[in-house]
Amino acid sequence: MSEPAIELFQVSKRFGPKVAVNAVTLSVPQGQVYGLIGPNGAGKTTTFSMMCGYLYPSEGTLQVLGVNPTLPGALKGKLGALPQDAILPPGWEVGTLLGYWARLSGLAEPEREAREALDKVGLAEAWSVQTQALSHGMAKRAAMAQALMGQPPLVLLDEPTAGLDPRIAAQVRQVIRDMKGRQTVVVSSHNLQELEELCDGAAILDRGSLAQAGTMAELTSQGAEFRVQIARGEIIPPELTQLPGVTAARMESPGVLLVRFDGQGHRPEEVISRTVAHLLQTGVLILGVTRGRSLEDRVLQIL
Ligand SMILES: Nc1ncnc2c1ncn2[C@@H]1O[C@H](COP(=O)(O)OP(=O)(O)OP(=O)(O)O)[C@@H](O)[C@H]1O
Repeated sequence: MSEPAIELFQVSKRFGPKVAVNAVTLSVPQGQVYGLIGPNGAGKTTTFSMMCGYLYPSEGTLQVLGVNPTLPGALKGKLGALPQDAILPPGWEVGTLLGYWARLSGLAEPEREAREALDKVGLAEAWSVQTQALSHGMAKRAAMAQALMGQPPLVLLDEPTAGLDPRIAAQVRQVIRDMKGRQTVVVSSHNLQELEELCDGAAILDRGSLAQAGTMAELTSQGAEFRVQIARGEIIPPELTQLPGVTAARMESPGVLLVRFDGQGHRPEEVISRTVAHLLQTGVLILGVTRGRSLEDRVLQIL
């Protein structure tokens, strides 16, 4: 297996007496889209800032693309970052500013990079617009374009879709999806549905500490449980637990049957099909089947 793109080992960050990040250990595999989740003040932005090399950890070690990110120039040309509430300097035309930044990053064709990145975020028409004349959503996309230029191996995006209208947010999600496999992307967002859809794995932070980290399938228990929406009919849970692989079955709420299974020894599709077949045979009518639980349910359960 290749070396992780990012590794944190027992990383803490204190601001005076305030512990913003507390002994966090996590690893972001290369080529994945990885989510940072947590309520306000959980430590996401502080963790991001340490990954970018903007902040020194108070304790612990942090490796980004195999180097210490706080060393001068360590990640030059290898990291694209969209900080939270990125502010563009006033008095610049967008295209000129991006071209300038591309040159600073040492990119070979700054203007082409700037145009391509603006196009990706749906802002090609803003090339000659003054930065101070951009709306909040447009400024955010221009800042994101800066993070995309040169297709760096690592892209860190702090709340990339916050404040964007639904069509543009969908376009930004597509840009992130397109990077999967070729670049490593770390995304923080409060939109858990968005993260569930986009991310291969995620870390859930709570008051600075790591509450849970894992693949999206692990976090949503895709390989260990499913729910059946029941329209009509009598459910007899002890009959279901006789089926191969089923370890527990109960009505979670009226009309929702929760089935847990041994995902190590049995394939989900076989357990689900057997259960559904049994229910149909016993006259139960079914409205739908969903694997696992939503990321939102998981996060609400943890926090
Ligand atoms: N420069 C600082 N000085 C003092 N405290 C800070 C500083 N930066 C962050 N904190 C504190 O550290 C904690 C974590 O903040 P952080 O911005 O990392 O959280 P977050 O998860 O990004 O929150 P949000 O979702 O609101 O953006 C908060 O309690 C915050 O007040």
